[in-house]
Amino acid sequence: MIYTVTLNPAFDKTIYLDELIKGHVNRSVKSIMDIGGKGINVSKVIKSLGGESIALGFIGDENKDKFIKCLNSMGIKNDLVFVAGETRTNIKIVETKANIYTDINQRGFSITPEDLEELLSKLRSYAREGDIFVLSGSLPAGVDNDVYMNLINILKEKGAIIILDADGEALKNGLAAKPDIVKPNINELRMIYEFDDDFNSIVSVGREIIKQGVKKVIISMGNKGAFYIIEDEVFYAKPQRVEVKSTVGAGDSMVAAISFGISKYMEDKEIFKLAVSSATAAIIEEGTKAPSRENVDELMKKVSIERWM
Ligand SMILES: Nc1ncnc2c1ncn2[C@@H]1O[C@H](COP(=O)(O)OP(=O)(O)OP(=O)(O)O)[C@@H](O)[C@H]1O
Ligand SMILES: O=P(O)(O)OC[C@@]1(O)O[C@H](CO)[C@@H](O)[C@@H]1O
Repeated sequence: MIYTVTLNPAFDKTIYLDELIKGHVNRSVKSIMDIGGKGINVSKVIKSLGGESIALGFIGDENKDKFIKCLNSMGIKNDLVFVAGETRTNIKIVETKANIYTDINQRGFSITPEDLEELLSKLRSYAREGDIFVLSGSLPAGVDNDVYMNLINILKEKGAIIILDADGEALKNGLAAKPDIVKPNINELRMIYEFDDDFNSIVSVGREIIKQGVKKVIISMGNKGAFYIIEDEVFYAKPQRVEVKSTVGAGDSMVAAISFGISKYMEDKEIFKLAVSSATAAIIEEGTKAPSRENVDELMKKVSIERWM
């Protein structure tokens, strides 16, 4: 089974306007509301791809009904820990004239030690050898930034496969526990490592992470494509040209495809193709919508993957 763990879920409000003028009243052209947060998005995309997952993590007591109703209507199994307060609403601004995408993410609710213990005991009881756990997103208040390290240690003891998608100290500490797979974007990588802008320097950082004991590293680079780095092979995917409607959740779609591909015992190159096609299919959807399987399959026919080394 694939489990996604979202410690800080969100409602995503995507606001489309021609241009954002700071310090003025701006009128939106339209706005869209989706349920999100990185792990929740991963569950949404796994469902679109034809897979199953169980969404774990926290959810704010005050507005949980709407959130869980959406998950249920999408057919996504969930077992979230209810915590005091509201699940945050993150604002995504799309300026359509210049194709500028701006995120304003809130901090979110606060977690008590009891909340965390409740989540840990769920993880302990679910995890079985060979299960895939996706740990992703920012940390809510009240959670130490070594939380992913602790979760990885618990899950590894159970023999689970762990995919980590985090940033800052949470990623740095998480890496120390050697998850099986990590998917940093270029900015997340820069928070931890110093490197030049050229592709070889980026690949060197990925290889350094592999040397530290991580099995697969996917570095996503937005409109510059992505690298898939494993022990003795590196693949590069060119970005696919599409009409971009929202880039939010592109990385989550990659993570979803990777976990789905592993659960179906797909070959690495095929997994990477699916990951890039899923990400591209996500950016042609408005808001934080999961890509359709039909679009993913169409893009799979055209995706260009080359061996980098
Ligand atoms: N503008 C774009 N044009 C073409 N492909 C894109 C574009 N933006 C993203 N992609 C595809 O999506 C992949 C993931 O994008 P990105 O690196 O922005 O992920 P991310 O920052 O983790 O996203 P998020 O945190 O919103 O989920 C890229 O590697 C690329 O394949
Ligand atoms: O604040 P975090 O947890 O880093 O990111 C949260 C978030 O930006 O990630 C998803 C896209 O990847 C969105 O659905 C959500 O709003």
